[in-house]
Amino acid sequence: MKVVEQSIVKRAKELRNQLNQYSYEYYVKDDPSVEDFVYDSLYQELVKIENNHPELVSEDSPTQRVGGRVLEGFEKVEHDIPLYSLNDVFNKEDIIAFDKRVQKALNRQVSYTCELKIDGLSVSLRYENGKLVQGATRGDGTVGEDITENLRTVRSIPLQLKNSVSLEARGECYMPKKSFMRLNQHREEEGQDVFANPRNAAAGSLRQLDSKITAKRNLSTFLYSVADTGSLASSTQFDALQELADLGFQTNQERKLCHSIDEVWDYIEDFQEKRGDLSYEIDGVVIKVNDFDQQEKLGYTVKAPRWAIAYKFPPEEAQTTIQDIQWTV
Ligand SMILES: NC(=O)c1cc2c(=O)c3cc(F)ccc3oc2nc1N
Repeated sequence: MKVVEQSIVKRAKELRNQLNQYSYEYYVKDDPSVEDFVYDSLYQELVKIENNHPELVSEDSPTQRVGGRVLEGFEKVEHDIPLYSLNDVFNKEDIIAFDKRVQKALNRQVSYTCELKIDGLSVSLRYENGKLVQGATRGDGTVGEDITENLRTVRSIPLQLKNSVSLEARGECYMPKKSFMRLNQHREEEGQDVFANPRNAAAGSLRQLDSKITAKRNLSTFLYSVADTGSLASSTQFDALQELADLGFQTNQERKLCHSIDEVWDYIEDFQEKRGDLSYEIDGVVIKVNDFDQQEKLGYTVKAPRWAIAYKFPPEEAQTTIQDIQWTV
């Protein structure tokens, strides 16, 4: 290459890395180190270089998040390892029964990782040598839809991991409450139907055939596991969440390692109180046996893991309505 191009190649790489770092700080760590105008001017500089030198465009460039084409439909994706669903419970007795079953099967006490149950859409993200190659919906757990173009527009999903591992991460894609309110306000002003809740809004946004629409919906993610735990160094769920964060994924910070079912119940009661203050919707708590070897011993039923349970909160709206009725009596 001519000397002048070498300096342009170098500048394009610098800009890509700098912009991806700023985007990571803003969307994943929620802790930006520069003002938006700094990001925007560097972004415009990169767009100009890439327009003049298309051969310098790389897939992990922030300019490649929003694709140009509109799809005819979504391809089907076969999940090599199924995305199971969780068994739901609704009271403390069932949590205690779950703990007793686990202790009986393993013949010992176990620790649990508790995570907030994000009320979004399950997605799977496949990376090869650290590069995002495919994003898919859960579908029926075995066959989902390829929504790679749409998931690439979700700023908190890394296009390139912090090291070049190959794995399939799984998590929840959701719409923050504020974005949901703004979107419905906008739709109301436009005389369009409004979405019933952030989960439906996220689902509708990920089902767009034109990823330019998805890109405007301000979706986010919390990743919580990998298809094959052997693809991580960690041997427990709690450490795996930190390992996913170190790779560049957004993980939910409210997780807690609990050493007894009483601690689990305290966590549940704590977040039943706090759920209204969170910037995203949750519909419960997921309780997981922490140790991966113990998870493997417990295994799965046809539809769900024996080593995890979802405690579901009573629906917020219904509760408010019931209180109203009590008041009117
Ligand atoms: N919505 C959620 O925030 C959430 C959902 C799941 C699952 O659906 C799930 C399903 C499995 F078969 C196993 C583990 C899981 O862990 C999970 N962890 C979470 N935090």
